[in-house]
Amino acid sequence: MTALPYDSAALERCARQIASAGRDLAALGWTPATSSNFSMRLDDRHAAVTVSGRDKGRLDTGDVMVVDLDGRPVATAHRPSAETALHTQIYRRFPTAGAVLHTHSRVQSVASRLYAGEGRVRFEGWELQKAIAGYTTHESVLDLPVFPNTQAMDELVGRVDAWLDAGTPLYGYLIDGHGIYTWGVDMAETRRHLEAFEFLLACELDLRRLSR
Ligand SMILES: CSCCC(=O)C(=O)COP(=O)(O)O
Ligand SMILES: [Zn+2]
Repeated sequence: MTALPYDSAALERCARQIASAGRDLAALGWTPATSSNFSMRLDDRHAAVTVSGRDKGRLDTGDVMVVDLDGRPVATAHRPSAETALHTQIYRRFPTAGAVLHTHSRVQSVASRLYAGEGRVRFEGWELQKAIAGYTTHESVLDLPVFPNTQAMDELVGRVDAWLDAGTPLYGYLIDGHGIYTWGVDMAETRRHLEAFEFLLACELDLRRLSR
């Protein structure tokens, strides 16, 4: 029997955290109809990612598999998330990233449509901007870009690369008519970022509604 190229105990620990996040996010209604995908970094060369098409609110550890950082399955016949390339890109581009969460809440989906024309949602003056790592005051500008949706993952990867190559800060992004991606050093920070973006987007949508 050949040895696995990753630590199977680490995979088990990550899979438990991913399943737990999935239960909580599904309970909030942010992962409808098998949508959404989650991952955690295993080591310098591998990530644990959800198997494609699974109900993200009922994940078991067997619903999480290993890919290399080019998105290729490792030691499994399972098919990884259709959006794996967006996860592995984050691990390649951000060496400190330890987890990536992608969800499809109504707030995220509606906001992505509303702000697609502007190409970003700009948050200014909200205390909750401080929930994003590195933000210490509400007197800051936090941009969440909105990229066009496509089934071609390499196009999306290219847009994210272009944004990063321009030197613009990036803590998450929306995909038009689709959902949000965000990440952090570990699952706890990533969940905090996701909750913060959800709250900030909901506030911006409320303001739009109320100021008509
Ligand atoms: C039914 S949702 C369509 C695909 C999607 O956007 C998603 O987040 C889930 O895809 P996966 O392959 O990761 O299950
Ligand atoms: Zn999706």
